[in-house]
Amino acid sequence: MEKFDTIIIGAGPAGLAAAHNLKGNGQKVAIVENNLWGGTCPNRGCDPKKVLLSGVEARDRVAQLQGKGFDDVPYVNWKELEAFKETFTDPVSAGSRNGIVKAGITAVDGQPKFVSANEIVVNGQDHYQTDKFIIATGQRPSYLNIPGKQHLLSSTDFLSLKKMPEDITIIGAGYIAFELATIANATGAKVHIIHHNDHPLKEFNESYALELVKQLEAKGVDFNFNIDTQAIEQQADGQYLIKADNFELTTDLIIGATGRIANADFLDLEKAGVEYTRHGVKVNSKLQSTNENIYAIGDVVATKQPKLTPVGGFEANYVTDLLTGKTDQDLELPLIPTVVYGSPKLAKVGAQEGAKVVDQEVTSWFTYSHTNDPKAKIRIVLNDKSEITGATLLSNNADSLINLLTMAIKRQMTHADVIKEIMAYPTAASDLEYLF
Ligand SMILES: Cc1cc2nc3c(=O)[nH]c(=O)nc-3n(C[C@H](O)[C@H](O)[C@H](O)COP(=O)(O)OP(=O)(O)OC[C@H]3O[C@@H](n4cnc5c(N)ncnc54)[C@H](O)[C@@H]3O)c2cc1C
Ligand SMILES: NC(=O)c1ccc[n+]([C@@H]2O[C@H](COP(=O)([O-])OP(=O)(O)OC[C@H]3O[C@@H](n4cnc5c(N)ncnc54)[C@H](O)[C@@H]3O)[C@@H](O)[C@H]2O)c1
Repeated sequence: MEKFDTIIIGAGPAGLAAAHNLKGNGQKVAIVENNLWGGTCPNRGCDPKKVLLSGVEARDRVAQLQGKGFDDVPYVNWKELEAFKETFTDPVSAGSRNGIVKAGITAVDGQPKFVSANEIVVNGQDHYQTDKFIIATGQRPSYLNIPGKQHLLSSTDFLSLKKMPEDITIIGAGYIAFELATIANATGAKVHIIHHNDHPLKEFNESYALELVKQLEAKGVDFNFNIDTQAIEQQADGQYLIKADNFELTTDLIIGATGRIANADFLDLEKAGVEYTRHGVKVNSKLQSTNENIYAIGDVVATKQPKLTPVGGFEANYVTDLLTGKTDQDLELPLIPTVVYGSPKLAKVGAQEGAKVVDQEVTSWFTYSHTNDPKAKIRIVLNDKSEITGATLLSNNADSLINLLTMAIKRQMTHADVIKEIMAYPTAASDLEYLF
């Protein structure tokens, strides 16, 4: 039976980063994957979504300039856009696996199960031993447990739709719901969002989240709040009937976007003394599970940190440093900026309240008015020393500006420090001096 220094389970961004790092530090490493190598982000998450959104952004940009140099709103050819997306996704799995093999890491395909705290069996036949394990198996969509749940499709299905239906309903109002609604709306589909309460995007400042709702409503998205979906029925014509108290909606296709569940089951983790829930593997401040030789990183970790690709990568680097003796400190995550890729985009970082809050609509500023953007808002939080400690942005360029503000917060910059800098003009960054 082959023995390794570390075995990693799950070859997504977190697991792959850990494997390459540990190999680079001279370890004998194996990594096991039971599906597509590369994981969620490049195969069925961030990257394919961003390619589809690039089409939306191009269309929106022109749509905003109707009568200002452009006459027609371009039609999004879904089939071609999907084919373009596939040029990115198709090579991912083989490319990621080849990268692993080329690096001299053992690539194992199949379903692993723990036999003991230092041994797994893959596909019930091949046994592998190690001193340390890293669990990096991510999450999968969780479906509402209601009659007719078999009719629910997931974000993965949406990103590979061969044909965009005329009428599509998304249940949930988190990141995935807003992003998929934005894409479907731009293709001309009628989009409905059904949400069980009236707090969409609950991690964000409420007025900014509701402003994004308003902007999408203006583009034709139909929001239905305080609707607790109770059943889905397929009708004779193939359409679906969504039922709730005093509510019915007929639609062509339904996407469930009500959250994700950790891939911690199916591993027989009990045999290794590793505790987990549907939120993930329980870890301490060093990402050790209830078995100190078994670590967990990325989306599968049961902590409150946002489940994002750069977070998984950061944790992979941290655990590598722990396992190679470069640190013995607890994990300290840096500031984590997040973006909802809607139209416009909603972004946030850091503190949401503080000694002073500057909250300003900036739609009429040159940066936003020269592209005729429908709405742009900036909310900056400052502490009692006037240092920037947090921000929420709603605009078409919120994804770029949030990274700049993240750097400013990290460097404890005050407003005075920001205006001392020379920024390229005219840009969203050069505008910052007008804010205070
Ligand atoms: C639609 C969508 C859009 C997203 N957009 C963004 C975005 O814009 N920005 C961002 O930062 N994040 C985004 N995310 C989140 C991002 O994809 C995840 O945070 C990231 O992929 C997590 O990396 P990971 O390695 O922890 O897990 P994953 O990428 O999920 O990888 C886990 C791997 O483990 C494998 N696996 C699972 N179970 C087993 C098992 N039993 N045995 C062996 N292997 C197993 C899986 O097949 C997978 O390959 C998005 C997610 C989705 C679903
Ligand atoms: N741009 C990004 O960075 C990005 C994009 C997509 C996904 N992600 C990651 O993936 C994670 C999962 O995304 P998600 O959108 O599935 O989860 P989420 O937790 O962001 O949203 C789930 C939503 O479903 C709602 N919900 C729960 N039960 C419901 C019910 N019975 N009826 C109606 N609504 C219900 C919740 O209130 C919530 O609004 C995110 O939290 C994020 O970490 C990130």
